[in-house]
Amino acid sequence: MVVTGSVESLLECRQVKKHYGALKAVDGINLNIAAGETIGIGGPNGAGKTTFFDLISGLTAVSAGQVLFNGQAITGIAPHKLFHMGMARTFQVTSGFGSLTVLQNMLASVVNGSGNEEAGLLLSKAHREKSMSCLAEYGLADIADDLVSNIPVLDRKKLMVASAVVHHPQILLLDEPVGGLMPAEIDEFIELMINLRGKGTCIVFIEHVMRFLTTVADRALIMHQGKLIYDGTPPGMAADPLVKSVYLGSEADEMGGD
Ligand SMILES: Nc1ncnc2c1ncn2[C@@H]1O[C@H](COP(=O)(O)OP(=O)(O)OP(=O)(O)O)[C@@H](O)[C@H]1O
Repeated sequence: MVVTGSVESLLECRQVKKHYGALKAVDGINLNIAAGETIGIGGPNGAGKTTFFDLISGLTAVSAGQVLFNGQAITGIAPHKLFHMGMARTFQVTSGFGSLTVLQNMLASVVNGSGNEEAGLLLSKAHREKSMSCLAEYGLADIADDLVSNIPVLDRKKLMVASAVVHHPQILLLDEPVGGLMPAEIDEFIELMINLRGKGTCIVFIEHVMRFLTTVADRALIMHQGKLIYDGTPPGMAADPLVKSVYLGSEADEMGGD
């Protein structure tokens, strides 16, 4: 059966579910995301946020439901193919090849993300130039020759984003981009995200740091027990009684809720 989605939606989820035995990790999510939106996803630990990202990005097979990207059903398509189709993703655990340099990491993304599926890394001058220009944009050019295992966490996180966006994805999924960062580093990341948002990239991120979520996102989604319990403005979360009771607690008062 050919499934087609709404042309207005960049990403559409229809009754998406992931069940592990009796555990309903993701339990029937319906969602439409338009091009250019910036969406922050919150919710208590174990709510199903990362599993939901895994279903969208092809890392885990759905138990039921459909995910459509640009109107095309993408359930069952491998993550690297989705990357070539314009969907990029980063992970909660800061990743990267620790034994390679910052430049070599970026080159891997530039070459492998280009859609060329032949084995091996054939590097050209253009690949290096593209890599260095992207590193410069993220303030990483000066450490291009450092081993990734030796650079600070903030720079590793920036490199993860820079590698993900080097091919200008239509949608970027970020799993806890500022987890573990200091307040000043979070500020730096906020600026980086606002800059990316300004270029029209659709950004969907999972984040527990509410200051980051409310500053960067123009739409907030809250998950609880595999379901979406809130879909609205970021400031509106603080006034939502269910969101307050299962997730925000006293933080809702600090955010200006009742
Ligand atoms: N492969 C798996 N097998 C069995 N259960 C799993 C698996 N992956 C996730 N779960 C369970 O699914 C539920 C949702 O987990 P998930 O990691 O998606 O939550 P989360 O909202 O991202 O949490 P956190 O904020 O702590 O990262 C949890 O109860 C988790 O233990």
